[in-house]
Amino acid sequence: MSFIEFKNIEKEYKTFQRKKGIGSAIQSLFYREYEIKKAVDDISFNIEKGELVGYIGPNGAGKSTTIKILSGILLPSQGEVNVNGITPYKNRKKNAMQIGVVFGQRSQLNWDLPMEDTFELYKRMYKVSNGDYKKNVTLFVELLEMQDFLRKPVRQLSLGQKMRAEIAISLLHNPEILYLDEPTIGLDVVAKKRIRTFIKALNKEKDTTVILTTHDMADIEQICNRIIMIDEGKKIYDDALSKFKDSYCEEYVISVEFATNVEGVFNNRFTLINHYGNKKYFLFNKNHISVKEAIMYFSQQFDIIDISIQGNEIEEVVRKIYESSGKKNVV
Ligand SMILES: Nc1ncnc2c1ncn2[C@@H]1O[C@H](COP(=O)(O)OP(=O)(O)OP(=O)(O)O)[C@@H](O)[C@H]1O
Repeated sequence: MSFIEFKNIEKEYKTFQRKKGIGSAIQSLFYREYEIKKAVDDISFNIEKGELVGYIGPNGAGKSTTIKILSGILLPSQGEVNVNGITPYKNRKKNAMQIGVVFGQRSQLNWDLPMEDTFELYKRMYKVSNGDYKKNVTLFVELLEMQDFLRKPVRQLSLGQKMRAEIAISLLHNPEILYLDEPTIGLDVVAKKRIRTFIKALNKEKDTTVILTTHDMADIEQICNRIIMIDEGKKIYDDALSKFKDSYCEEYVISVEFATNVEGVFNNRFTLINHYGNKKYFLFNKNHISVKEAIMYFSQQFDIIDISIQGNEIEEVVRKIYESSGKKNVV
C-alpha cells in the first residue's frame, strides 16, 4: 500500500443556473436548472513517503479540488482516497493532525497577533508537546530567518515574511504531509529562494511528503522530484522530473563569445540560431552530442572568450505539452 493513494477519483460540482429577469426568479422557486461541472475526472496516482511532487495545471484544471479532497475538506463523487491509512473526508480531525496546508492566497494567521503568540496558540490547538514545540520553533525561526519579525503583528509583515510565517505555523505539529498551494506567488526572487531552500531542507530533515501546486516552473524545478500534470480534470503526465527533462528537454543552447568575428562552417550538429557581434548562439540535441563534447569542440577549435550552456526552459516544455495534450500524444 502506498503512503497516499488517489484511485479513480471524480469530483462533480453542481451549480445552480439562474436566468435573468423577475419571471425566471419566480420560476426558480419551483424549478431549478443545474449545471454539472466535472472538476476532477478519473484521476489516479500513488505517492510514497518523502516524495516532493509538483502538481501542476492551467487555471481551473482541478488542482485545488484535488488538494481539498486529499485534505478532507471535500468528499469525492467517485473513487477511493487514502492518506497514510486514513480516508480524509471520513476522519477529518485525525487527518488534520498528519497534514499541514498552506494556501498562498488565503491566510490562517490572526492579523493582530505577533508570530510569537500565534505559535503558542497553535501549540495548544494541536496539542504539541513542549519538547516538539521548542525544537520546531527554534528550527523554523532559524531556517526561515524569522528572528526579526517574531514580535510584530502579522498585519505589519511583508508578503514574504507572512508566507514564511504561514509555512512555519502549518508545520508546528510535525505533519507528515505538507500541501502547498502557490507558496511563492507574488514574492521577489530572494523570498522565493528562501522558501524553496526551506522546503528542500524540511524534506531532508523530516522526510516530509510535499505536494506543491504552482504556476511557477522554477518552484517545480528547484523543489520537486516528480511532476504530475493535469488539464480539464484529467491527468496528462506523471513521472520523475529527471525523466521529464530527459524526454522533453533534449535541446540545449550554447552561447559562444569568440575572440574574433568567426564566419563560416561549423560542425553540422550545431544549428546557428542567433548572433550579436562576436557572440553566437547554437542549438544542439543532447542525444546527439554531449555537453562536454560541445564545450570541447568550441574551446579546442576556436579562440573563445566565454562560453555558456542553457537547457530548454521547463516552462516552455510544459506549455508545449499542454498545447499538444488536445491531440492526446503526450502520455
Ligand atoms: N465550489 C465550486 N462550485 C462549482 N464549481 C467549482 C467550485 N470549485 C471549483 N469549481 C470549478 O471546478 C474547476 C476546477 O477548479 P479548481 O479550483 O480545482 O482548479 P485549479 O486547477 O485549482 O485552478 P486555479 O489554478 O485557477 O486555482 C473549475 O472549472 C472551477 O470553476
